[in-house]
Amino acid sequence: MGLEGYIQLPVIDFSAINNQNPDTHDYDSVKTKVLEAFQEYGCFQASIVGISPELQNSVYDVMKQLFDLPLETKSKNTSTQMFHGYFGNSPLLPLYESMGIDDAYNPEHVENFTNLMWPQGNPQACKHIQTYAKKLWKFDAMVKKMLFQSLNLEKYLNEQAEKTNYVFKLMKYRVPEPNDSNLGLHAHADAGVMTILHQKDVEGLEIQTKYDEWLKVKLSPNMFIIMAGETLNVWLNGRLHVPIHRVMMRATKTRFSLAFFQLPLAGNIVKPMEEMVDDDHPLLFKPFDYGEFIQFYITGGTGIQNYAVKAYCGV
Ligand SMILES: O=C(O)CCC(=O)C(=O)O
Ligand SMILES: [Fe+2]
Repeated sequence: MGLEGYIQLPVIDFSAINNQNPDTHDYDSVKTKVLEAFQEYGCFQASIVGISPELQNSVYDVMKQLFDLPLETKSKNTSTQMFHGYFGNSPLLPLYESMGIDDAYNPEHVENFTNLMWPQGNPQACKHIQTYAKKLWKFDAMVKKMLFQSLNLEKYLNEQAEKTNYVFKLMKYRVPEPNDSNLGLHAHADAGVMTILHQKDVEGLEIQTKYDEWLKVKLSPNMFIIMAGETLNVWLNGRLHVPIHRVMMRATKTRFSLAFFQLPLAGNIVKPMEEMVDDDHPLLFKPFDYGEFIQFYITGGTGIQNYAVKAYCGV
């Protein structure tokens, strides 16, 4: 029995897996659980080997320092890609603020970011983010490999990695004032491939079930939420569930969270893999360019839809 108002997400234990030797019973059993969780819930929870409670604390301490920097400094976090740089003071999302580091698995990118935020240097902050992002990146690759193997799509692994990139987002939600709504982040499905999310001290993430009920995700400091995005579901021609989620600030404490997104690069065509289309699984999505989709999205095209990608390219 779950707690009232909370979603019971599948928890997958990766600790027994030896990534070097995928021919083991443990590996196969975890692989099956990953596929089932994505099909049924579109997400699951897991702890990540190498991300210790100490590392969690250090990274969240860095985040607190970061968001306390002057707006002028934070605004230096820019990106060529829409929504990847500093975002804040939006009348539509007044509680929300975020910063992003593109391809943060690359230690140099993290160093450039921390040098921009702390021109006098902050080697500790840099090291913590570098270590954390690298672990997330490796974990992301392992999960994707398992999913593709379970569907006999392993041959696409390299290709999909080349056509995508990552953004590591650090997020802050302030406590609503009496006249504010407590909506932290509007309901949406992640448009990209896959997201690894983490919330630490303050709850707020809520997931809509297939039966349209909004349920909270319980805080679990060492657990990450691994979520399918719409692009992954286009590749797999609708084989997965993609969860609609939002953030509600019901607490009286500032909330910090982290997300590691994998996204298609603009200029590449996203379309269902041919093995995923047959008589039993008719084509559900038309090919599209992710860059063009984002342009359409920000100009209001599908902005209000929960499933923005599906609204854009669904058959
Ligand atoms: O802050 C969170 O927990 C969720 C963030 C999220 O859903 C997103 O950035 O897409
Ligand atoms: Fe999201």
